[in-house]
Amino acid sequence: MKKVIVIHTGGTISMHVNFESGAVVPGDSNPLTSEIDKLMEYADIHEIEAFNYPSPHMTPTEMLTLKNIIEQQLAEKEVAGFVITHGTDTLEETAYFLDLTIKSNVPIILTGAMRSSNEIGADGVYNLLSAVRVANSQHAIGKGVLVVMNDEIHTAQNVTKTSTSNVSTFQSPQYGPIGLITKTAIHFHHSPIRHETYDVKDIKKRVALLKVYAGMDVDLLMHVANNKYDGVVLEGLGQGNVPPAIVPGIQQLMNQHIPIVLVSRCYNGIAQPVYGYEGGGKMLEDMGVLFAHGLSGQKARLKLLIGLSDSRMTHTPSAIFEH
Ligand SMILES: NC(=O)C[C@H](N)C(=O)O
Repeated sequence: MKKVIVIHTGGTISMHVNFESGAVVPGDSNPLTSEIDKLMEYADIHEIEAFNYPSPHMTPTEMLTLKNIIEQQLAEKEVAGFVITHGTDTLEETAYFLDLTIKSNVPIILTGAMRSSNEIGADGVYNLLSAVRVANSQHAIGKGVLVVMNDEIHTAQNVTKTSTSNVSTFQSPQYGPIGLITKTAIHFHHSPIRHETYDVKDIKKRVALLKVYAGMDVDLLMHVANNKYDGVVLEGLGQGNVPPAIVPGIQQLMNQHIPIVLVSRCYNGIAQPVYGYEGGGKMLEDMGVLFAHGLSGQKARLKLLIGLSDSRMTHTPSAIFEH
């Protein structure tokens, strides 16, 4: 039977509800571990307890540790695929981090749960089973890092958490899932067309993400300029525009050679340099602001961080966002 390595990192999928306080909390032991026997008929499963963190506690440092664990396992033994159990709040960021940093074709699947292990309708074990089946599927090879929840398969690049509590929270706005899971089969109906990776050994850079809003002042951008950030992503308005009041801050960052990437706070469509008015995307492009081809704010931030952290140091900020 093919070997699938399940790496636990924490999240609601590994938590339980304390019925006295009503709070969902992590416990001393992972409730998933006692369920693994049920999944053994699908694959030869080996478990690694990497962390037991709620996912808001995850940082790029833990993401890098996960990348190193996966690469070490690949170097040591033959593995059909990996499943990472993860909290849903930052799951899409860990997925995209691994997608941008791991070169292997072996399936790497992230999954989680919206209801903890002892709640009615708990979705964790079911999602874990689905993820193991996808990790073991021939058709998942070479598709990059994937997210499996609620019978759907999404790419790391496009997936995002869309609901605070619904079990169908993970969606890929504008693109949709690339596959579906039924009782008997794994169906892929799309394939990602390119997979770029960077060579990252450590993460020392700092990249900020700021959401733009009507009436925004320049002081937040000045703070970024004065506090040694290595880059900024602005989640701009509409097609990619900002209020005129923050343009001097953008100019200040440009003068300090701090790259700025502009995405849209709309979750459909792609930010592009269209408008020529003060603060419009065309003016921003002429000032040197980069565009991220439809990535969300949090994904563009990770891409800039990872691109700037490439140990070969061959990527200029504009080369990182070429595609
Ligand atoms: N459903 C979840 O996993 C949410 C939880 N707060 C986490 O991300 O760890």
